[in-house]
Amino acid sequence: MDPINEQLKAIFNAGLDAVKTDSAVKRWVKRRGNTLVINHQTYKLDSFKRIFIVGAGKGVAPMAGVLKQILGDYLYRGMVIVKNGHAGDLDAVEVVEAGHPHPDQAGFEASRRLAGMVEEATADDLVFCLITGGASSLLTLPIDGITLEDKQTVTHVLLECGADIQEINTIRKHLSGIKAGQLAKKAYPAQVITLIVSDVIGNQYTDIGSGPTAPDHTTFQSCWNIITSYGLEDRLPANVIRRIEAGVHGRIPETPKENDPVFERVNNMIVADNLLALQAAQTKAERLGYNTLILSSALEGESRQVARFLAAIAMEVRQTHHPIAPPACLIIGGETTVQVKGSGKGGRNQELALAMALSLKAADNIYALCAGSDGSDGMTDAAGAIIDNTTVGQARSEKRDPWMYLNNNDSYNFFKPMGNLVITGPTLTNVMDINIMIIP
Ligand SMILES: Nc1ncnc2c1ncn2[C@@H]1O[C@H](COP(=O)(O)OP(=O)(O)O)[C@@H](O)[C@H]1O
Ligand SMILES: O=C(O)[C@@H](CO)OP(=O)(O)O
Ligand SMILES: [Mg+2]
Repeated sequence: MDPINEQLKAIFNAGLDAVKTDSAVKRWVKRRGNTLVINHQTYKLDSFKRIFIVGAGKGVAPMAGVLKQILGDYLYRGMVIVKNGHAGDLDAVEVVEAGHPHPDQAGFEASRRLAGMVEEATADDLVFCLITGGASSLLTLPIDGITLEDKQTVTHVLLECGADIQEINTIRKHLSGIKAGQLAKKAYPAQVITLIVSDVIGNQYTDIGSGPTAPDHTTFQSCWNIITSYGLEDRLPANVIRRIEAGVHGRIPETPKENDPVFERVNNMIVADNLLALQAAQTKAERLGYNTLILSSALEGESRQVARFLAAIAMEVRQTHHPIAPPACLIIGGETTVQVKGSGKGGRNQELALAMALSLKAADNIYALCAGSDGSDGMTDAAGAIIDNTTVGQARSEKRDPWMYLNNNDSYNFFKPMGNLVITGPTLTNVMDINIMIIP
């Protein structure tokens, strides 16, 4: 493997190491004797009758493990829901595996039990809530009139239509009995401390995992606007359309908003995010001798359009040494989207890498790695892919047309035979995607 590809992977892994969810909890939750110090606030452990740990998301098992160690015998009970294959072995905190990105029966049953545990909490209790990306699918508690099948259809349609995560979650929040601050409602009036690993641009509590303990800024009207803007009126189940229309006409109560009393004793905080990963990646790149720039942690847009923009920046560095001179490393984080029209296999990062390879000129001597920090890009076992300015030429010499793969959303099968996939396995963290370009 080209040594620069090894450097790309080392820079990516340095970013991942900085956002390990267990280290995030260790950074934010300090125990001093029988007092916890969290985000400059102190909590006397003996002032609570019972302490619970609940949560959901791809990376919450390691968070629960660290919190359990910190709390020791003060922990009363716990239950977290993680994506299949993302569990840890924790006694005293039950770890249940469930479906992601598509909700399933296991998640439904676990969410019902988790909700029941939280409803037990009283004003004398403390509930820790651990949230990372993936929680929207894993915490699934359809609200009256909506079935699990309805939610499965909604998820499938929304994921494929090109809607971004805020739009997807706006609708999922309004079909749920636990999202959008409703877990806080179930816990009220207990003290709630929510530790969040952000995988959404803007780090808004309500966007991450559909904000189970955060006030919801979206409304039924926002849902209807999204449905019409993507032309989904005939693709979503009748139950869903009926509920949204009833909500728009005020016949159904809205989700809990800012100033709702249920949030009086809730303390939400972001303990790791994309920028933290990018900063660690930058340090690694600088140590490898590159002039390094972080261009953004808020990249969004359709993967193939974003790819052309990123390729253009890399080519500018190559040709005119702007915005930085080679040997250069550019680092960009965020979350692109893909409107899936083909029947192929892939993910937004693999699609971005393929589209970027097609935008590079053969003489450019530019390398790039595009990968998801959670280790799973789309419904594939790859986190992403690595490319350079020879990737397209190599495929064509093997009589494989890159455009055919791109137009069929089949980026995984384009890269697999070339050995260009980035395989990490579940990373147990999730701070969106990381793109690294090296211009030697
Ligand atoms: N064949 C494909 N090619 C490119 N992108 C795809 C393909 N299939 C699904 N996707 C994209 O992958 C997204 C889900 O990927 P995933 O990595 O599970 O998201 P997340 O990590 O944010 O939970 C979908 O929103 C969809 O846009
Ligand atoms: O659970 C969710 O709502 C989203 C965003 O946090 O995570 P993911 O995109 O990984 O499903
Ligand atoms: Mg992913």
